[in-house]
Amino acid sequence: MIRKPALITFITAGDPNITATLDFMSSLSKYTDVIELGIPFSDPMADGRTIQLANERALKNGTKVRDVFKTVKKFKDQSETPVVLMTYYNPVYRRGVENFVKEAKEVGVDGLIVVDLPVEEAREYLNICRRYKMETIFLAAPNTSKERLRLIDEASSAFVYLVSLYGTTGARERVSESAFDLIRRAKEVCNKPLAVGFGVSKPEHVSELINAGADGVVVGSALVKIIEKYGEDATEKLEEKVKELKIGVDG
Ligand SMILES: O=P(O)(O)OC[C@@H](O)[C@@H](O)c1c[nH]c2ccccc12
Repeated sequence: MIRKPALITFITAGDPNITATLDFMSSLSKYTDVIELGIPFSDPMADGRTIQLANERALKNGTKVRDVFKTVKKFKDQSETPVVLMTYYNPVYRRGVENFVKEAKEVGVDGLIVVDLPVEEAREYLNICRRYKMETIFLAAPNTSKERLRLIDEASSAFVYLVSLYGTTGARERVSESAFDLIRRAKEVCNKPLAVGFGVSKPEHVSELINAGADGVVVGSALVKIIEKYGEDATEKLEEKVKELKIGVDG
């Protein structure tokens, strides 16, 4: 799924409304290799303040899973850029795992990140994803053991998501030291491409991580902050920001 080195950009679907999301995806796709789209959720444990607020805005205006699927369909009718849905397990469970994966596939979703589904409990989910040819991405953290990294690598068909730090999502001033150590360890055991996220917000961060051996980087909160500030009118500012970040990727 990812051309290396890759820029992966995240926004929350329905923030500030679902029509704007489609516009934002189109502008992101000009400089982005993969779009990670978040399904709004009421209790986003892994998320910091910026994305928590985005979830609140999206839920407040009534964004539902069905709206997210519809938007992906519209986007994929006009673009080839891969789309990965990021969700907590609850919305998947409520719909039924098979239904969820099937519908996601039908609208053109390329891959799924189910944040709070540990690889050890993912057997049924993995079987279903394989059956529907849905790509899977699992997360590894700085304290993930090599044995577990191996399991995560095997279960991830698209890429492995390396969480750069101990903590939640959110733009930060610098890249955490733990990111570099994690890249080194993951490179020893993983065969799949490695994408690093959490706290990545500037072109310098992006190039540091790519130089350290990452195959891709994920930027979320830095973009969501732009949406927080400009609302529906964020399209141009988003485009400027991803263009800058892309320069960090390409060097
Ligand atoms: O926001 P950041 O710090 O740039 O991190 C990426 C992130 O937004 C995106 O990948 C993401 C948003 N919510 C998540 C929850 C878990 C894992 C990943 C995510």
